[in-house]
Amino acid sequence: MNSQNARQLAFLTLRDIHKGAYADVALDRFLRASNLNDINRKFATELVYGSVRRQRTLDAIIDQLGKKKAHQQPTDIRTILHLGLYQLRYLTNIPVSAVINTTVELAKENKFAGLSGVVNALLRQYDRISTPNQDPLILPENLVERLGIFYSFPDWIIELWLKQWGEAETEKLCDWMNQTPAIDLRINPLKTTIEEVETAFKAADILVRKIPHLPQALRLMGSTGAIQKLPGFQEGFWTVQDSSAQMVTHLLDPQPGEIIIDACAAPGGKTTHIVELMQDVGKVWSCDRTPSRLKKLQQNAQRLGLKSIEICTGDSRNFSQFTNLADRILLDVPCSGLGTLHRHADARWRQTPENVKELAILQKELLDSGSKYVKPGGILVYSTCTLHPLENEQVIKDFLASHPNWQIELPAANSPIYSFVAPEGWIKVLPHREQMDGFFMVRLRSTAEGFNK
Ligand SMILES: C[S@@+](CC[C@H](N)C(=O)[O-])C[C@H]1O[C@@H](n2cnc3c(N)ncnc32)[C@H](O)[C@@H]1O
Repeated sequence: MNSQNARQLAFLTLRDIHKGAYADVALDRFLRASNLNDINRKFATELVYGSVRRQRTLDAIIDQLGKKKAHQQPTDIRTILHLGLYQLRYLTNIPVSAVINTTVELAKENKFAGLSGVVNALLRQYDRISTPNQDPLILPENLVERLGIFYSFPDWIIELWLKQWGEAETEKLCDWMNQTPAIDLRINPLKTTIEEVETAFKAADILVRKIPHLPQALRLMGSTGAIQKLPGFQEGFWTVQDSSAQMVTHLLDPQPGEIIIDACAAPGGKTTHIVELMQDVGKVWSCDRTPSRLKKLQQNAQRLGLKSIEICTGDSRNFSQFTNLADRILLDVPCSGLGTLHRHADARWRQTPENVKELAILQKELLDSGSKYVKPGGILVYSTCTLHPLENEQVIKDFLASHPNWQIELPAANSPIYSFVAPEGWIKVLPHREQMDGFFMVRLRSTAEGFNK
């Protein structure tokens, strides 16, 4: 198997993605069926995720240089051009002649011999007009379009971010979302210590580093191969979870012996963290409406050796049996995921402003019903992995306006995450500032005894 097989695999995967398949699902399917070696698997992954992420930029180049605009090209030729242009523009380690020859070859192998001349001409022209000081891509004057084309994002996301943070920060955020994501681990303190895990990784020649403020977090530095083969995985010594997701459970601050509801729990990243912090003493009701994802939660809990979890399948808006039951509830609600676009190459093209509005309605309903499941005086944490104010600040403001017995509560001053709290009392993690996934989280406490009844 050589790198041309990796390009062919990338082409077939992209073809499925353009027919509607999820990028990670399609890639996983093709990689499983292939016998590519590790280097070529990595190369195919880079080609697929890179071409999907950079789609708008690559189309703009085709629009600029092609006789036909990108959307007028035959779909497969457009995909092949994406692959070639992606390598020319973003990968520095492949000679130009190799990129052009292999891309032309790809067109011929896939029965487009007649159009291989078009591929050849467009790639050569791109190379001809590229100089170290001059980007061949001509950008429009309009700021939103300019950033959208240069960083390859839809205009509505650029507009949303410009409004919140201005031009310089939006550029940094876009740039961050185009990088390959880091992998963080959360050490299971019921089975091991962070030092023991560090030592095991060092012995396996894998570089890790601690994350400031987060007592259980280690970041893998560089690529590592299959996660399941890393030291300590099978033993349940750690779980993969981004640092910002770890912050959510520290904000909830569950205590041993308590009753906790995790209302949107699957696949269990936060449920398992809650149980670890409770030293596996007490009860966590892990609810979710997607049975297949709850199965993963059970597998994770089993691997980590955790016992205090009770599964509850269904719509968390309808669990009247939970009224006034919990000491604390976590609502890690479904969201548009704009804080984790670097992890899901196609998500920026799937989400829409209309979808965000629908999600905000569901989020408000989940928050409203979830608040009824907490004992008077109890705690609620609301969190999302998005950076959309309609799903974050606005949901909380509306909730507080209509629920006068709830108010924002800061974490304790000695909490690991205290320094992240914004003046408004919530935490909004900006990836390019904190080097973590984008997240929003806030802790609320009910004040009036009996008000929930
Ligand atoms: C952000 S994910 C939760 C991630 C999880 N907390 C973790 O840390 O692994 C949101 C979850 O909400 C679930 N969900 C969506 N609508 C729901 C509803 N009405 N009731 C219960 N669960 C719901 C989805 O199935 C999805 O698993």
